[in-house]
Amino acid sequence: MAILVTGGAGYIGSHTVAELLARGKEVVVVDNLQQGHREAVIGGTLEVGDLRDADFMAEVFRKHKVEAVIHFAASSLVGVSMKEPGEYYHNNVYGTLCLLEAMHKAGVNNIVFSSTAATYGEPEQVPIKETDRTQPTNTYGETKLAMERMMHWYDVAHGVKYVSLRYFNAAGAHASGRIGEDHSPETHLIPLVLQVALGQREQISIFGGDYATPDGTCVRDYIHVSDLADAHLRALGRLLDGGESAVYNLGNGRGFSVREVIEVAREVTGHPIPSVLLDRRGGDPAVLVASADRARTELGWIPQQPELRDIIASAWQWHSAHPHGYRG
Ligand SMILES: NC(=O)c1ccc[n+]([C@@H]2O[C@H](COP(=O)([O-])OP(=O)(O)OC[C@H]3O[C@@H](n4cnc5c(N)ncnc54)[C@H](O)[C@@H]3O)[C@@H](O)[C@H]2O)c1
Ligand SMILES: O=c1ccn([C@@H]2O[C@H](COP(=O)(O)OP(=O)(O)O[C@H]3O[C@H](CO)[C@@H](O)[C@H](O)[C@H]3O)[C@@H](O)[C@H]2O)c(=O)[nH]1
Repeated sequence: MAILVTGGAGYIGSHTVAELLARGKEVVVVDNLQQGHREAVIGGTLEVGDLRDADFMAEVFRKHKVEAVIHFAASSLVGVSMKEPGEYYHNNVYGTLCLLEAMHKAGVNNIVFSSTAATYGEPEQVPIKETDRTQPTNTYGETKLAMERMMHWYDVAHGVKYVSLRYFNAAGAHASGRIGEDHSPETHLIPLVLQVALGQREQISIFGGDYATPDGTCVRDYIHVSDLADAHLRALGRLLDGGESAVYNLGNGRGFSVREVIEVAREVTGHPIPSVLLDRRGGDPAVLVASADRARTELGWIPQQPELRDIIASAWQWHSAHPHGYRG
C-alpha cells in the first residue's frame, strides 16, 4: 500500500517524501510541477498532473493502491493571494474538492493536510492555540480554512479522517544536502536574505516597520522543514492507527522579527546583508507564534532543530551549495 503525496515535488513535500522513504514506505507523488522539481523527488513514483484533472486523479488511484494521502499541493503565498484571489480559490479550494472526490470514489479515507498559521489572522493571544479564533487577514489563509472545513464535512458524511497541520514558517533544508528550498520566483524571507549573502541581490526589503512589535517589523515562528516532515509521519501514524480527525499547530513557540532574522543571517553568513525599509505587504498579521503543546502531547512531536541560528545555517548550507537551486 502506498502513501500518495500531493505536491511532493515541492519544498516541504519533498522533505516529507524523503522521510517516508527513509521509513520504508511506498510513495506516489502527484505534482503538476508549477513550483515543484523532478529532482526533488528522491524516490518513489512521480505522476505529473493536476489535482483538478478528475480523469488524471482517477487513473492515479486506479494504478496505485493508496492507503492514505498527504496533501501539500496548493498555492501558498500570502502576498500573491491578495492580488490573485481567484487563483487561490481555484487551486486550493476547488483542487481540494477534486482530491476529496477522487479519494471518496477510490475508498481512501485518511488525509494529512498542510494547513497554516494564516488561518488565525491577527491572534487573540500569543502563543496561538488551536482553539483560538480563526479570522484570516489574507485570501490564502481563508482558502486554507475553507479546505479544513471541507474535510470536516467529508468526515461527517463519508468518514474521511483528517489531520490538519497548521504550520508556522518553514525554513531550512535536508541534512543530506540533496534537497532544499527552490521557489521561482522566491518570495520567502530566509531564502531571499541568503540570496543577498550570495551576492545575487543587493539588499533585502523589509515590508513594514510600523507594526505593534518591539522593533516594528513582523514577528514569525520559524520551524525546521525536517521537523515538519517528522510531524507528518506522526500524523499519518495516528490516522493509520484509527485515530480521530484533529488539528495541530506546528511551531517552536518563539517569535523572531524580520530584523532579528536578518541579524542572525549576518552572523551565520558573515555577510553585512544590507536592508531597505518598504511599505507593509498586504495581508500580513503582525505576530504569528505557535503553541504546539497539543502536537507535543498527542503526537509526541518534539522539534529536533528548534534554534533559529541552526535553521538558518541549515538553509545556508543548501543555498551556498546550490546557488541556483536544482539548476546547480
Ligand atoms: N512554506 C511554508 O512556510 C508553509 C507554511 C505553512 C503552510 N504551508 C503549506 O504547505 C504546503 C507546501 O508548501 P511549500 O512551501 O512546500 O510549497 P511549494 O510550492 O514548494 O509546494 C507545493 C507543490 O504543490 C504543487 N502543486 C500546486 N498546485 C498543484 C495542483 N493543482 N496539482 C498538482 N500539484 C500542484 C507545486 O508544483 C509544488 O511542487 C502548501 O500547501 C502550503 O500552503 C507552507
Ligand atoms: O522580502 C521579504 C519577504 C518577507 N518579508 C516579511 O517576512 C515575514 C515572513 O514572510 P514570508 O517568508 O513570505 O512568509 P509568510 O508570508 O509569513 O508565509 C509563510 O508562512 C505561512 C505560515 O505562517 C505559510 O502559510 C505560507 O505558506 C508561507 O509562505 C513577513 O512578515 C513578510 O512581510 C519581508 O519583510 N521581506
